[in-house]
Amino acid sequence: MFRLKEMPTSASTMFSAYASFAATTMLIRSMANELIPHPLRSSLSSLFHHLFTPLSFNLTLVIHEFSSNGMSHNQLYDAAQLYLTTKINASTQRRLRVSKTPRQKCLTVSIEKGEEISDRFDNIGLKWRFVYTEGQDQNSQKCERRCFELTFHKKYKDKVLDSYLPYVIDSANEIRNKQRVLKLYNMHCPQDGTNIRIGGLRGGWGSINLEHPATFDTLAMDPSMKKAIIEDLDRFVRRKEFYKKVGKAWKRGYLLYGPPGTGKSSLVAAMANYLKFDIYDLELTSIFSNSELRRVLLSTTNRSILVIEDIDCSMQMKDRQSFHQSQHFDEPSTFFLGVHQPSNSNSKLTLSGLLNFIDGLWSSCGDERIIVFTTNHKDKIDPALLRPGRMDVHINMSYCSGHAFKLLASNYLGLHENFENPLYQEVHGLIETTRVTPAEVAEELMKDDDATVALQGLAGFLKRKRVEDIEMKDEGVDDHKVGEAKKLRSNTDVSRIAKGIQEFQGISFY
Ligand SMILES: Nc1ncnc2c1ncn2[C@@H]1O[C@H](COP(=O)(O)OP(=O)(O)OP(=O)(O)O)[C@@H](O)[C@H]1O
Ligand SMILES: [Mg+2]
Repeated sequence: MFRLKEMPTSASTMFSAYASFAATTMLIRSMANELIPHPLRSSLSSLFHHLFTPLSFNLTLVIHEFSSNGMSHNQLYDAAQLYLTTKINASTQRRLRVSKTPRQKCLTVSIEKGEEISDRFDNIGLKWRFVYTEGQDQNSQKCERRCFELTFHKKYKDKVLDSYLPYVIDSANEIRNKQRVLKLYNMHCPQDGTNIRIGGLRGGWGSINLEHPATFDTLAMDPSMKKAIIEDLDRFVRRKEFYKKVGKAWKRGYLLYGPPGTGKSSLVAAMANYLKFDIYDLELTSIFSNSELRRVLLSTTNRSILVIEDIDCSMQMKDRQSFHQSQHFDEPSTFFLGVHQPSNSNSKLTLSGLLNFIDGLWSSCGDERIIVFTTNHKDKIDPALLRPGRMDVHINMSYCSGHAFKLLASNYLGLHENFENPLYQEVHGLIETTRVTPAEVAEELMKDDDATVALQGLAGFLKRKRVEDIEMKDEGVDDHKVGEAKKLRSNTDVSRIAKGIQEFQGISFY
């Protein structure tokens, strides 16, 4: 018989006692796992946690991935997920999740389950924890449940709810905007798995990623004109309240005109890249009825640029006969632009009518819309469109100036704008007096990697162009306009240009 005081307290006895205790615990745990259903188990575990945790001054907000009906995404969860990627601190995190989809340009780094992230807002210390559990859905299928737990001192509850969480949402929106892949929508994009088609099959938009590299930095144009356009865009996007106050649709119209290859389409892309707006390229010739036009316009999104290129060509449509004769026509007596036409009249599409139509639609359901018309022949378009109040800004994209040449030479050949070189100076002088487009100059500069060879090629091209110009003059082509353009181009005062002859490079506000 053992007597207690004689009981040996050797290491082996302690070890065997511990082993039997551990075995019993494991047995109880696995029996509990077998016998107690998962939801009940997690409720019991949180009850124990609650009973045995000392009273805390902290409050924890739980932000689930889905709203309580389990159907729609919780906007706050998505925002937190994005926001927290900016708060990851590699030195304090133990595990991070890294991923990349084929369409993403960069790696996405996010936190792993159980990881915590600390944040500070107005001197409030906050702790985020990513919680990830496995459970069962209504059909007893295994499912993952994810949520964020946000813990902070109870006394800051109102501040967190009223200021911090809205700040998280705003920050996430900003990040999303920066990462946004812009889209180019048009009516001819193929409809496949990678493209989105909205607005129905007929008259629907297909989209591809907008990967046009043009930016205001790469655009060769008068610097003061460029500055004026950027300032106009900035003013437009920050004037939400102004448009509301005056009761106008929050939209701005630009008319870009000039010869082919002067950068009209590049300017539209630069505007889209600058504002992070999608582009909708609308071809009027593919629209066959009033209702189709309405549907197509209604399926464009806010923060977008609607472009109608070569309006002088689209306007050949204005002479088209009533479309009700077409079998596609779905409104036999109601034609374009919301104007009811008797079925025997000619239905004429005018751009100012189209603008009215768009104004009407966007006043009720459009925000931050830009509409751009481009044309090579301003003189051929409906004078009603040129009247003040129709298009807000008229921009003349004209022939290449000396300044534009310097920018192109810097972009294409890496030459500094103060490059001291007789050939460079010669080309600069030739450009100032020759009618050549930025597209033509760019093409010549691309012909050789060697700057001297490329400049020599461009000089030769410009000399040939000048001869052509002189020949055209001899044939009676009026050179007065070219001379005026060159004179005005050397004038950097945009307002003077604006007030001057609008046919030459410049910008006018209406
Ligand atoms: N102002 C410019 N700055 C920089 N590059 C330009 C400029 N204008 C034209 N280019 C170059 O020429 C190419 C054609 O220009 P773009 O398509 O923008 O001209 P466009 O005025 O729209 O011509 P079109 O009237 O034929 O539509 C561009 O891809 C670009 O490389
Ligand atoms: Mg173009």
